[in-house]
Amino acid sequence: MKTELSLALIGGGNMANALASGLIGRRCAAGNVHVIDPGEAVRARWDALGTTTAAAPDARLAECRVWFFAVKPQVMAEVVRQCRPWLRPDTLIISIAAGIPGEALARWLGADGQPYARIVRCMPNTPALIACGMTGMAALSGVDASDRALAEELLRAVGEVIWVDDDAAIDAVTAVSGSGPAYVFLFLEALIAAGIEQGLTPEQSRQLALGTFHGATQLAALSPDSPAVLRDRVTSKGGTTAAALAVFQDRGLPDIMREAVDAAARRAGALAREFSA
Ligand SMILES: NC(=O)C1=CN([C@@H]2O[C@H](COP(=O)(O)OP(=O)(O)OC[C@H]3O[C@@H](n4cnc5c(N)ncnc54)[C@H](OP(=O)(O)O)[C@@H]3O)[C@@H](O)[C@H]2O)C=CC1
Ligand SMILES: O=C(O)[C@@H]1CCC=N1
Repeated sequence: MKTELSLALIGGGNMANALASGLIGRRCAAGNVHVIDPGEAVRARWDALGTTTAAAPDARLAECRVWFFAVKPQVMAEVVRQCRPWLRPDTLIISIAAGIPGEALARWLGADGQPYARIVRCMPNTPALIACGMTGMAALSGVDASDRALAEELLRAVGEVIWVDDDAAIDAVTAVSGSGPAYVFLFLEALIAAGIEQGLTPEQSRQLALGTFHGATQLAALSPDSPAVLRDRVTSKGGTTAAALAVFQDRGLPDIMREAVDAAARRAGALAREFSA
């Protein structure tokens, strides 16, 4: 087990917690993880895991090879600037803040008009908490092959990873897979409620809906056929599925999905304009 990597988690909330659950004890010893978070109760939870903690950026950052920024977009500029004094030439920056472009981070961390480009911007999602995350990643120009491999290895500890060529594509990743678990949960809530209306108990409906999602997504992942072909195989002519799908089509489900994903991507752009000047 390679545990010598030193990692700073800047922001110790949900997503930092998800990442740490995959890394501590496997890739980093808890004592090599430094967590910066203003919340006393949050820090107490990390202290109990054996990490070091601080309420604000401090000199321990200089000992950390990787800085993982996991604060809200609204506070990123301020927090990045507070951390900057401890940046070393080989520090690898990984940011998961929605909307904040890599270029803005490079500017905030730069010196003498020279941007700092050893930055990977990525977008994980909450299933990372159970090591079933899906992360999209984009690297700035200062990221060499070994940094790229390191960033990928860290995010792979909590699930699957894909790379996109362009930092701007992370907004689309955010709209599909970053926010995506919430779409799935909404669909699940609605399916469970509909099952209860049909006379199932809440537990029966929950089990049926969850099992169906699990089975259908596994089938879609493992099958060589497209989701459209798989859908067709469920749909007997004149049968029950056709009756349900006609309602989804009439109510414009594909348009609803397109508009929802577009709204999320536009919100990412707006966050960039609001918080990365
Ligand atoms: N939740 C999700 O599904 C996903 C979120 N993201 C991104 O991850 C980032 C973090 O989200 P999430 O983990 O959900 O948020 P959380 O609110 O759970 O975690 C953020 C943590 O940062 C702390 N914090 C606030 N100010 C500072 C500061 N100055 N220095 C250090 N820490 C600070 C917060 O404390 P306090 O609460 O006291 O303010 C909080 O504990 C966001 O940028 C979000 O866009 C990315 C992918 C998925
Ligand atoms: O809602 C948000 O802004 C964050 C980013 C992706 C998921 N949660």
